[in-house]
Amino acid sequence: MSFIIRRLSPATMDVAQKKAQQLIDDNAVMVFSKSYCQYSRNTKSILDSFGAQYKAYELDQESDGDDIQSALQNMTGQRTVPNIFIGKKHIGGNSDLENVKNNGKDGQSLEEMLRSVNAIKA
Ligand SMILES: N[C@@H](CCC(=O)N[C@@H](CS)C(=O)NCC(=O)O)C(=O)O
Repeated sequence: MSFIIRRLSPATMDVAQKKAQQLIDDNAVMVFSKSYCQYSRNTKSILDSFGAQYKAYELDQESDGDDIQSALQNMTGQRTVPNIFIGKKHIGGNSDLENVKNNGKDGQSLEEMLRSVNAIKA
């Protein structure tokens, strides 16, 4: 297993985790994505269907994308994309977002969650 885990130096991991956390803190809805990934595309379509504003960071198109992916794995235990945060809370991947869309979470619908963080205006 270890051969597929890309090991970062502690300093690089620190920089990557700070950057990932900043993106999570600065954006009501944060999607770490890969542009070619069908699951990521589906997540963005769901958010678009609610008219929600979100920030997508396309890991395959950013020079630090691999580092950020490793940082996210460290922070959330999830390596796959999409890796979704709403209101700084980790939602999970596309299947988790689908689940929130279909069943809600903690008594809130997805639309209510998106409104509560001002990702849907008016
Ligand atoms: N069950 C996951 C599947 C996500 C998934 O398999 N994503 C692929 C890309 S399409 C992935 O992250 N592969 C590993 C990688 O790109 O490093 C979800 O619903 O989000």
